[in-house]
Amino acid sequence: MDKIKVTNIKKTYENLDAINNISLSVANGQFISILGPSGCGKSTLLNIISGLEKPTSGDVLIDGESYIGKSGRVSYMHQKDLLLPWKNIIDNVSIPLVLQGLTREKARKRAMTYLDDFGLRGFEKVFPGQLSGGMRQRAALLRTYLFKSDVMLLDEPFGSLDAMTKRKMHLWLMDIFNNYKSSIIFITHDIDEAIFLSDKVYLLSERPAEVKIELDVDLERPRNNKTFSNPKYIMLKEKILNIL
Ligand SMILES: Nc1ncnc2c1ncn2[C@@H]1O[C@H](COP(=O)(O)OP(=O)(O)OP(=O)(O)O)[C@@H](O)[C@H]1O
Repeated sequence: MDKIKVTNIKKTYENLDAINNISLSVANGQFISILGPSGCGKSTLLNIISGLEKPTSGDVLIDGESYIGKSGRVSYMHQKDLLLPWKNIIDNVSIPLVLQGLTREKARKRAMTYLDDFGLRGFEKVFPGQLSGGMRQRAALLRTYLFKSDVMLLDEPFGSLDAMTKRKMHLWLMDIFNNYKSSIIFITHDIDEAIFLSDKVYLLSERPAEVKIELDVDLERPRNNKTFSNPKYIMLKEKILNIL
């Protein structure tokens, strides 16, 4: 059975068609990317899958159960990181652990062990407004990760990061992915990022969004810098570029 199955999602705001008709599926432990132009309806789609917004029609099944309008099932990192401005970084990232029942002190301690990997060591007492955009994204990613749902929705998590940090985050994310076998839906504008990370890429049209093509990424894991020169990788990239 598919971990996530999205069928015939349509979303119309008062006088604007955001999503025309989208169906997609994510197998257990699969990493899929949704690649599409700016404003085509990608965030709306994730809001619907997360249960925060209701579609005009269509269904979202997770483990076979419908989650229309029901939030809380998945870990979701929004494009705008939504860190609480009045809490410092360590308290922001430990929120999911406190929600899971840990005391504030234990939650902080546990969260501290991830700070090196996320490039946040030394910034635990700092407030979100004092951090760079990239650091805020890393903190938001850590907080999402600590929700530890088996389904993660990531809305352009690396869009604001510099190329080197982005590369490190890709490798890190694949480690997490290999170790925890989460099922991930990842939104991006970046073709290389989509292919490099994913098992499957859905390319969306301009708004109202439709799936233009669904591509299986048959590249062995773990992936590394050599992946970029693999003929299969180059063919997939050309295929996407030709359809754009
Ligand atoms: N609550 C809303 N009411 C009316 N229109 C909305 C609402 N939310 C989104 N839209 C519109 O729906 C369209 C799709 O927005 P969405 O944020 O999903 O696009 P996106 O593909 O995520 O964009 P980007 O890549 O720039 O983040 C946009 O035209 C947006 O203005």
